[in-house]
Amino acid sequence: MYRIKALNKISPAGLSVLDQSRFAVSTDVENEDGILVRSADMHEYVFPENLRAIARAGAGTNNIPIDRCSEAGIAVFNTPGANANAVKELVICAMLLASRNVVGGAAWVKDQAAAGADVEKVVEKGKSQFVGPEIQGKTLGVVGLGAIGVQVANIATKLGMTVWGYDPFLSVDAALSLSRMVQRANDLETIYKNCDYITLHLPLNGDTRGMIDASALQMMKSGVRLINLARGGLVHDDDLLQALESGKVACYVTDFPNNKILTGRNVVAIPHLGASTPESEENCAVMAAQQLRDYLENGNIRNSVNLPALEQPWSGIARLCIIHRNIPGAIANITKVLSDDNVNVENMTNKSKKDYAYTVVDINAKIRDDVVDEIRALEGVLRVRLLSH
Ligand SMILES: NC(=O)C1=CN([C@@H]2O[C@H](COP(=O)(O)OP(=O)(O)OC[C@H]3O[C@@H](n4cnc5c(N)ncnc54)[C@H](O)[C@@H]3O)[C@@H](O)[C@H]2O)C=CC1
Ligand SMILES: O=C(O)C(=O)COP(=O)(O)O
Repeated sequence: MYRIKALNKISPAGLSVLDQSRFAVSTDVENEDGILVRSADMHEYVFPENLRAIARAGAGTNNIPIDRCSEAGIAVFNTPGANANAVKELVICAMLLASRNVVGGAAWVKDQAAAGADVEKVVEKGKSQFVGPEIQGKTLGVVGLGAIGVQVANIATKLGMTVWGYDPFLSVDAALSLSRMVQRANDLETIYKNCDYITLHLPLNGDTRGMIDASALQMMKSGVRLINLARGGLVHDDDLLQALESGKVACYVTDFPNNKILTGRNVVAIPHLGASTPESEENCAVMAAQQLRDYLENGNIRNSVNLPALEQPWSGIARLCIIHRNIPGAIANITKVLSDDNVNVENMTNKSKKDYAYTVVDINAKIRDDVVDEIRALEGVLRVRLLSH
């Protein structure tokens, strides 16, 4: 029985992937084998000895200490694209909110009623203060052309916008999905200087933290509308507050508000609702649970952010799953231990990703615990699991 801890509310459709006869899922299980998580901050999380995998039902993994997981031999998964449509739809909404002052206008109407005014009469007089431009004919800059950015860029062309996209690591899949109407920018400067609307769709990491700072803002068009449904940390709050105050930024729509940025003028704050649709919550939960199940039961890896993809059909009675450093001699050392003990390898696959590698070895005989321990003790080996079929 595998013990799975859910650190956030996970859609029941995902939990049903984990058959109750083989998986015990709860919020308070101890020494869990696997974790299902959404945005809970795991940076201070103490890993129990048994923990083998963390599945993030969503895209961003900046809430998970990836390096610490890799060193502990814990696989981290996410669900690429599973919530992209939900975010795309909210970005369209955000562009309109950034333009038409619906938020300010709606609050004003309620205030009028609360103050005893005849709302039907006052709206026609008062509405002129909420005038805002149309998005058709304007220029949109999309920073990050991944699962979400591509969808946003494509639909914006259909709304009559001129669209620039920037992504220095554009994947082949993303390039193939991108509309030909989207112009590729070779640098951020092109986006900043040309766009009336800028929307961020890239991960928060050491390279991107605080990228929207005074120098970036200074390059932007006066009156630019900025949309951030990616992560709050991409923006330098103090610099943005100044740009909002001066009017350089006409509106900032963010899915990641904090107390400081809320003090700014023309900030529209959404409580991290990008992926909060039943469809997206279900997609992400099902995908995360399937990946977690396949890893725990079969050692297969799909959509891991720290380990290589590897899927091997079973061809023996037992399977060794070895996470190790990507160093010369690692595979030879493993096969030597096995051959010294007369263990015949039925099938073996090795894949690497940056500093880490993963080797799956199928064998057709029982293997002694001390042989498994010998592999565990090899240089660079971080985790060994023995699965049986
Ligand atoms: N508000 C919400 O609820 C949600 C927010 N997100 C956020 O949106 C981000 C993007 O999500 P997806 O599109 O699904 O991820 P993705 O991984 O498919 O796309 C991210 C893209 O950013 C690009 N990129 C990386 N560094 C870059 C840089 N320095 N400059 C420009 N592009 C860069 C990558 O090459 C990739 O194409 C996530 O990392 C997450 O932080 C994602 C889903 C929901
Ligand atoms: O997938 C992401 O990166 C998100 O930000 C969605 O977060 P959530 O699962 O809604 O807490």
